[in-house]
Amino acid sequence: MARQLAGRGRRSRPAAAAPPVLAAHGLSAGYGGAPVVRRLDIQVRAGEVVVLLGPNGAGKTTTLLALAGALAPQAGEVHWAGSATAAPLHRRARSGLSLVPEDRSVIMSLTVRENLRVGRCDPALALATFPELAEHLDRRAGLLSGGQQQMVTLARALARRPTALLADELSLGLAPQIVTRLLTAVRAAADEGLAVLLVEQHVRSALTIADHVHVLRHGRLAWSGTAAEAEANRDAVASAYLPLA
Ligand SMILES: Nc1ncnc2c1ncn2[C@@H]1O[C@H](COP(=O)(O)OP(=O)(O)OP(=O)(O)O)[C@@H](O)[C@H]1O
Repeated sequence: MARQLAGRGRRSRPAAAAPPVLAAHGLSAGYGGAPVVRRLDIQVRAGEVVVLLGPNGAGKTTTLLALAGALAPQAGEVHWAGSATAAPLHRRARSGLSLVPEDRSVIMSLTVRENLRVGRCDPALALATFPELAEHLDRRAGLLSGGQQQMVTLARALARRPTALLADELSLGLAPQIVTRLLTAVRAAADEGLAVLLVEQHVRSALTIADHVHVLRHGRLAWSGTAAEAEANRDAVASAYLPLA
């Protein structure tokens, strides 16, 4: 799969000078006063896919939540659309930030069409991303496969035409073919100008769509570089996953 995706005419890279849409500067965040992640510097620009990798418990979700405004920073700053912000998630969402949390947020008892409408999403826009959902529009979401449910979740997030998409383990528990489908849709949206920050466990798949990669280990950035550098330094990236001594 890696070859398939990588071989599909890679996009032109965003200009390095473009200001980040979303950035963490010296960001520390955690729960109950104790930091889980410390002094992180992460930037996401329009048209760019930034992937956050790391072992279980490294603090990837915590980072995503702090960047989204769902968790207040303990130190440092988050910049959104060019300014430092302490706005909560719902306000950032109104100004173009879309968060796809780890648990698929479909309502199982509603149909796909109803799920899209609850998310204020025009079904036609969702079908433009995932035409394969057309035959399921009037089925209850609970009857769909996990991959189809994740398509509904992602279609709903993308159809709001966000400026930035923050997604937590889109591929969790899904078959490789579906993972490819979802990540291809994310890459296509980035190529249209979306700024993307992905937390991913599927390292190989994630690298095929990434521009930049950060590896978190024990709450700190253990490795950062371009996707090409990550491919060329697999040992350094992999060592961040080794158990702590
Ligand atoms: N709501 C919470 N309250 C207290 N501690 C939490 C909370 N959520 C997460 N933690 C702790 O913070 C640490 C980092 O968790 P986090 O979910 O950010 O890591 P992760 O890298 O996303 O891991 P995983 O890949 O397992 O989801 C863990 O030790 C976790 O137990």
